[in-house]
Amino acid sequence: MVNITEKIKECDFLPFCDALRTLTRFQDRGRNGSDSKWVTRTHHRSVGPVADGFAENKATEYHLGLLKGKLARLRAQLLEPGPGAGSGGGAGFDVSKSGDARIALVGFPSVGKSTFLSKITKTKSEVAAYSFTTLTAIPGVLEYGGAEIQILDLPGIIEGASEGKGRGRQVISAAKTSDLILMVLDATKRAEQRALLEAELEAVGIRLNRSPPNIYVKAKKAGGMKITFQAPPKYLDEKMLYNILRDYKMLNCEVLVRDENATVDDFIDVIMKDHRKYIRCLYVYNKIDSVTMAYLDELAREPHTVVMSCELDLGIADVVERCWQELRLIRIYTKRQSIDPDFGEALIVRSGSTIEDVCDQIHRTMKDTFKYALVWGASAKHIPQRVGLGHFVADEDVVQIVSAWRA
Ligand SMILES: Nc1nc2c(ncn2[C@@H]2O[C@H](COP(=O)(O)OP(=O)(O)OP(=O)(O)O)[C@@H](O)[C@H]2O)c(=O)[nH]1
Ligand SMILES: [K+]
Ligand SMILES: [Mg+2]
Repeated sequence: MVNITEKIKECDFLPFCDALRTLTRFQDRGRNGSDSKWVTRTHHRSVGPVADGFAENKATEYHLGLLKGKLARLRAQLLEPGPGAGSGGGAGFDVSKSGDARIALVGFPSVGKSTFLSKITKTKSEVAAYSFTTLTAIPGVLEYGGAEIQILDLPGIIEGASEGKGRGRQVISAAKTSDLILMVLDATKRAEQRALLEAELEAVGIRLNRSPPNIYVKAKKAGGMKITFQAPPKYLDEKMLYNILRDYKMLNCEVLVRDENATVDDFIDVIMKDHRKYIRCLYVYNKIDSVTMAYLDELAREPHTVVMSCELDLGIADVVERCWQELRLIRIYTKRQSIDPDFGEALIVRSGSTIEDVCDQIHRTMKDTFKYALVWGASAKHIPQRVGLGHFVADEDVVQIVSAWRA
C-alpha cells in the first residue's frame, strides 16, 4: 500500500521531473484502485439522484477525487516553490509588460511564431527552418484600434514542457501573464498537436476559454463545513467534497455548488484558485499554403480558430482583427465641457470596466474630486446619461467627468 505522506516527503527531495514521474506512477496506481485506504468511511447522507456512472462506482470516485485533490496541491507546490527554494521555479522571461494588453505566441518549434511577429510588428525576430531558432522572449508592439498591444514571441515548446523540458516552464510562465494566448499551429502537422499543447498548459493551471466553475467556497474561522447544492449534483456529493476539504485542512468553510454539472476537477480548481489562470485562447493555423482546400475548410471551422499563411501573406489581417475581438478592449473617448471629443485618441480599458476604471486610467487622484460623469454611447440609456463611478462603460463611449470643485 502506498502512503501519500511518504510520497509528498519524497517529492520534496527530488528534482522536478523525477517528482512528477513519481507522482504520475502513484496516480496510476490510484486509478487501479489498489490503494483503498484513502476511501474514508465517514457517515454519509446522499444528496439527490446522481449520474449513473458516479452512482455505480462511488468508492472509486471518492478515491479518485481525493487523489486528484492531493495531486493538484503537490503539482502547485512543485511548480511554485516557496522562497529560498532555489531554481526550478516558475519564473518567466525578463520582459516587462507594456501597452494596453499582452498576447503570447505559444506553439511547437518552427510553426511560424517569429515569422508572424515580424509580419505584424516592427520587431524582427529571427526566422529559420530549424527548431528552437528563438531562444528567449522577444517583445513587439502591435498598434491596433488606438491601442498598443504587446506581442510576445516565445521559444517553441515540446511535449513535456510543463515538466521542464526545454525552456517549457519559462514559456508557460510567460504565457500565464498574458491577456490572450495565440496558439500557433502548423496546418501541415498532425492534428493531435493542439491537444498536446492544451494538456501542457492545463498541467500548470492555465484554463483556456473557460470561466471559473460556478462553485462558491468561503473559508470561515469556526462552524465546521456547510455544503449546499443548489440543484441535485450529477457528479459530486457531500462526502466527496467533505473528504477533499478535510484533506486541504479547510475544516471550517461554506460551500455552495451552483452548477449541477460541476465535477470534482471543477471543485479542485475552485479551492486551488490562487494557482489557476483563466485565459482566452485563439488557435491560429499557419502554413495553409501547404494543405488541401478540404482540410483548410475543416480547420477553419473549429471553434476559436483562424487560419493564415505568413508566407503568402494570407489571412494575417483577419488574425489581427480576431485578436482584437478576443481581447475585448474598450475604447473610451473623453471630452471636456462644450468641447468635442478627440476621436483620434482613445483611452483603453478592459471589458467589464466602470467609470471608476476610466478615472484611474486618466489620473490616480481623478476619482477623489469626482462628482458624476456624462456618458454618450452604447452604455448610456439616454443621451447623455448622468452616471456614478459604478457605471459599466462600453466600447467607443464618450465620457465627460465632472469634478466636485468645478460644478
Ligand atoms: N510554407 C510555409 N512556411 C512558413 C510559413 N510561415 C513560416 N514558415 C517557415 O517556417 C519556418 C519556421 O518559421 P519560424 O518563424 O522560425 O518559426 P518559429 O515558430 O518561430 O520557430 P522556433 O522559434 O524555432 O520555435 C521558416 O522556415 C519559415 O520560413 C507559412 O505560412 N508557410
Ligand atoms: K524555427
Ligand atoms: Mg521563433
